[in-house]
Amino acid sequence: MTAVMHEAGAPSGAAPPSGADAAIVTRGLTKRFKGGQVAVDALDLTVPRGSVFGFLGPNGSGKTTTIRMLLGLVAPTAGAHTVLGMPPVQALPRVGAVVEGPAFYPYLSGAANLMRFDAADPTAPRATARRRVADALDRVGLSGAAGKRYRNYSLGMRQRLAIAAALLGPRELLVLDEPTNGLDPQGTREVRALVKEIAADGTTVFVSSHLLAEVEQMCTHAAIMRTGRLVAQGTIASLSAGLAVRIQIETPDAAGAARVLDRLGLTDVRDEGAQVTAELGGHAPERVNAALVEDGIAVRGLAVVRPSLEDVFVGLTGEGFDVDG
Ligand SMILES: Nc1ncnc2c1ncn2[C@@H]1O[C@H](COP(=O)(O)OP(=O)(O)OP(=O)(O)O)[C@@H](O)[C@H]1O
Repeated sequence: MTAVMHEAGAPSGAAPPSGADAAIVTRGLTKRFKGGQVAVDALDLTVPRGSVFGFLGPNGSGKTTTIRMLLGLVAPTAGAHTVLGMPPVQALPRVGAVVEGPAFYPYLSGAANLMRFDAADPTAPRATARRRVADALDRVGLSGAAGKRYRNYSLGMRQRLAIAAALLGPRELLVLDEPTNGLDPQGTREVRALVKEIAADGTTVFVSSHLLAEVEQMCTHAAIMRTGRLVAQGTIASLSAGLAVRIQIETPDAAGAARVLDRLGLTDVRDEGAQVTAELGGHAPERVNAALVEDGIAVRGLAVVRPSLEDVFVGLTGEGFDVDG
């Protein structure tokens, strides 16, 4: 899949979405709240089946509102969408979601909480409840803590239990809204690893995040949102494919190094004091290093820096990726 860049103000069709091979397709999906605020503006999203799809955007960019529309929790103002190639209502039994963490009872065990949670679902077959709860606990790595009270769970375990609650039935799609928000580093690692494991089993995972690095680490694909509009979507690699790879040289002789890079024909050479950077273009980094050494430039460090999703965001919007707003 190639990256699709969206120009601000580009028209967006609201034709009924097709794409049976996609886990989610939205066309012109829009939510305008009372008072006139457009939270999601003509969103055209295609989430391939089997992907770990990072829905990335600063706080307030419309991620939660989109997820709530996808799950039928809030009605769109305009546009259409399909889930697993069918109308969302039909697909929902095959979709697990953690949007606002379920309220668990602190004094009950993880297993007892899941039994109660399952009992509240009228579509869940009673006869298989115990087995499904055991399977879900196993899937999130909580079998060993099944009998432990929820209040004694770590933050990571609590979030894994919430994900287990979303996996009590057979799911083709798992939707997670900011699953690492508020977690400690250990819990964050646990949840990121779990997302990858669930995806490895064949479930498509649609996960929102305001953390660029998290999406880069965890996801195969991403869509980037900014103030309700889609900025770009595609595989992680394709999103940054158009941006330049740079070479970064740490040296006490930045001016000398910059001269060598210029002479070699590297472009956009920047003398940043303790380091010099330039677009690598077709140059081999080892040749650049050899040329610097031949000229007597002391090279303390040399790195090839690939563009990050942050560079993609800055390149497309001209703004920094501000996680606070
Ligand atoms: N019920 C509502 N009524 C009015 N405005 C709302 C409502 N829900 C969300 N908004 C506004 O819509 C915009 C998008 O919010 P949304 O929660 O979807 O963003 P988000 O990217 O999920 O951010 P966050 O991670 O902070 O939740 C925000 O400006 C928010 O204030």
